[in-house]
Amino acid sequence: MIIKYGGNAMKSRELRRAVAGEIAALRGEYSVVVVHGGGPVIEGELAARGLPSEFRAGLRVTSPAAMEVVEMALSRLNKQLAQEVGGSGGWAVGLMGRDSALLRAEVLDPELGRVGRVTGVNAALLRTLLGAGILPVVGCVAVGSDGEALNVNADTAAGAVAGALGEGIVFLTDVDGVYRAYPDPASLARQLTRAGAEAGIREGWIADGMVPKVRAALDALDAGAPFAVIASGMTAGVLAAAVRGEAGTRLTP
Ligand SMILES: Nc1ncnc2c1ncn2[C@@H]1O[C@H](COP(=O)(O)OP(=O)(O)O)[C@@H](O)[C@H]1O
Ligand SMILES: CC(=O)N[C@@H](CCC(=O)OP(=O)(O)O)C(=O)O
Repeated sequence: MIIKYGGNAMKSRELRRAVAGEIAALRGEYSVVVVHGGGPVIEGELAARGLPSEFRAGLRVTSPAAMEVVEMALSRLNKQLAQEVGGSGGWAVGLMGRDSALLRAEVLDPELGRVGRVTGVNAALLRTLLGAGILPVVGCVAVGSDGEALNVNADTAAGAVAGALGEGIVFLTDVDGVYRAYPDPASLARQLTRAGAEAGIREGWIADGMVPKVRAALDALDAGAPFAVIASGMTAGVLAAAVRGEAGTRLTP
């Protein structure tokens, strides 16, 4: 299964340790691939250099200068996460899109700068690593046709990896799932159909960062992923519960 691990669910070292422990616990039962973002880390590094952060429809407008910072920040985080998830045995390897053309992309919209739309995933590389008992940790910077880096929303990257491998996916975030009346946790949708999700986006009760997450989940299902769940990375035991259908919002076709 694919676990998408985002910035909001990795804000503290304690939270990261807890999630790493849960991922490690699943390894006996599942082949696991982690795909990560790191929005807050990118934000901090851009601000430290006086570079602006602007989002359009949930995507960061990425100038060439910002792209350098994004790649640097996510590459460092990638190594840290691989070390944490691999534990003392070290059975995880951190990879970015440039490694063996793991994530290929093309420019999504010139107005957004170096933002990528995924065009290919090196699924064979991931299968080889999994076959050797190694857990791949994938950062969401892709390689463009010009050989240069492109910034891909981490939800989109994770959905593409799930689709390419035909595996289920859990998106870990900082809310329990999709709320019908955000931020009221009592309004959590246990299941959401494509029609329901599209209505939510149209009507505006699914907004901001939840939009690319829901779209990535639906795209993964379209590409053959057996399940897609959005759940909280802040709840103990969430991964096992999400797979059993006992936590989060499950997207259905
Ligand atoms: N209907 C909704 N239900 C839950 N969260 C929502 C909803 N609409 C918008 N959101 C926002 O989406 C956020 C999760 O997306 P995002 O911040 O991109 O997470 P991550 O960094 O984990 O990828 C929530 O914290 C919340 O602010
Ligand atoms: C194009 C685009 O928006 N890329 C994202 C990549 C990181 C990401 O998605 O991180 P989270 O999962 O923590 O949100 C960004 O620059 O913030």
